[in-house]
Amino acid sequence: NLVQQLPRAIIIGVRKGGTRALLEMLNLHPAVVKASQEIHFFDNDQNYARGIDWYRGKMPFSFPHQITIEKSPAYFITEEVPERIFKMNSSIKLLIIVREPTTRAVSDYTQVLEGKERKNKTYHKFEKLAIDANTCEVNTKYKAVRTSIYTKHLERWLKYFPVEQFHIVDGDRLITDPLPELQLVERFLNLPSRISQYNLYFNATRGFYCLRFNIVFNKCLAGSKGRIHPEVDPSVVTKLQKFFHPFNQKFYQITGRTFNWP
Ligand SMILES: Nc1ncnc2c1ncn2[C@@H]1O[C@H](COP(=O)(O)OS(=O)(=O)O)[C@@H](OP(=O)(O)O)[C@H]1O
Repeated sequence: NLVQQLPRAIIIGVRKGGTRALLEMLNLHPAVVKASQEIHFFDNDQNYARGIDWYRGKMPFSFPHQITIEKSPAYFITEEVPERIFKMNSSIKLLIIVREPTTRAVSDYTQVLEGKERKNKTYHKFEKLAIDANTCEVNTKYKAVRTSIYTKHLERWLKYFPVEQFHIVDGDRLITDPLPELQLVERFLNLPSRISQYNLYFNATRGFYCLRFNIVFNKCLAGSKGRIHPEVDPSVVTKLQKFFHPFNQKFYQITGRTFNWP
């Protein structure tokens, strides 16, 4: 009686928030199965046109009592996605993992930079992209900046889903102390608490927590997770932090979850 089930929860973002770590860690729970790949069903028009049965066909086999989770961080920032997910399941649970917005922007930049370097291409410095040369203000057209304005994106989602259907995960704490964050998600998903300290061990070489499923099987995330960020001009960091501040306040207010971001 193994079946392919549509997800009952989706990690909709945020890109570089720790979406992979969150999915893999939730998969430690015996009642959670994960779609291994990012499916990009709701953000990619071509995939969306293939229909819901195509989407279901991408899901892993599971027992009826288990819940399927997928993660595609592009969902959070893509215009059409909230309506499309609503049409599939208006009571679906939505997980958003966030990090301090400036750190997230630099992480996003670092990923793109690495892609350019792999192709032997040069790329602008972060400072050049993040600050408008004419006005010396934050460049709100730069995607890595826009993605970090969490409240703007969330407000689009709230046209379809009530705030209770979202759970915000602290991506910075998932790095340093994952268990409490995972326990909050278990509760949000109405799952019994099953993930324990045994399942998570700090790997000093890796500099991150890794996963222990059982006595024989353990794993760390891929090397592409946890890149070294370039150093950013402190005045640019401050400018960005000041820029994000009011948006962060709004985000805390809407979600009821406060972070001590600058
Ligand atoms: N346990 C563990 N191991 C490795 N990495 C971890 C872990 N927990 C969280 N993270 C952080 O996850 C960041 C990548 O986020 P995402 O998986 O959302 O990136 S992506 O959008 O899917 O590309 C990645 O960001 P960077 O450090 O900036 O590379 C990690 O810091």
